[in-house]
Amino acid sequence: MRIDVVTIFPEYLAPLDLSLVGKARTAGLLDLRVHDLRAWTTDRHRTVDDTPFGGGAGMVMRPDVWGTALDEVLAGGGHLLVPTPSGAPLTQRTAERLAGEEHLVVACGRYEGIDARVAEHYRTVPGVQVSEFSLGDYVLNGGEVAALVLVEAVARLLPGVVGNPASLVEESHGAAGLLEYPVYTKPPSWAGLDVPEVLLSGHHARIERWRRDEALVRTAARRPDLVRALDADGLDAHDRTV
Ligand SMILES: COC(=O)COc1cccc(COC(=O)c2cn[nH]c2)c1
Repeated sequence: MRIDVVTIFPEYLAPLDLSLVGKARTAGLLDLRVHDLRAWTTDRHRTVDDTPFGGGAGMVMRPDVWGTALDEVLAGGGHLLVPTPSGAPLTQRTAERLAGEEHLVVACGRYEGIDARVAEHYRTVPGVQVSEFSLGDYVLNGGEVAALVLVEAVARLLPGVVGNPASLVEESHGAAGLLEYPVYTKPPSWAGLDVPEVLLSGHHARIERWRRDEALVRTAARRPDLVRALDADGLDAHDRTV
């Protein structure tokens, strides 16, 4: 998989040289390229923004500079991803879908945003898909943090990136659509708190049931919206008694 990130703050993406994503790049599992948008400016001041039509505070990022950059980066087609407070929520399902694609391009907005014609234009370009996505209902100063989140959420799903693929199965927002159960390790007693007995029993069926029940209780308490989203056969008869 190839991921391009276009930003006026390329150094913001430096953490992607570390840890899992860094290893994936070294192992050739992920071809990640970070570009400085100003490389495509033509004026002496390397200008990427201008005042908004219709007035209002702040500046808007110019369509011509973004167009020159994205024409080059998207030359072979790809999925243009634009982080924005007004985008569709980024979910684990979305990350799983994106992990199966060949080429992602993340366009990091700053100021008041990117001229709306950029996304509009690339929706008409054959071989290019455009998705505006949100991390949540809050506003950041730019798309770089969202780019870091997206790259990590997708890269960790690529085959060979995470040491033990089994650890990807039982996760919050996993296939079952529930939050993850609580986890414990040694010592068995700490700060006057004991690990739940069932986990020391070695009785795997009971442990599995306890974990499922805990996941259901947590999800119902913290994310009732997820419980409602579970389809009818997402909950068995026992589940409904928890
Ligand atoms: C068409 O899209 C754009 O113009 C994007 O422009 C901007 C402008 C400012 C900040 C951001 C970053 O995204 C968020 O703040 C964000 C994403 N998720 N939750 C908050 C993006």
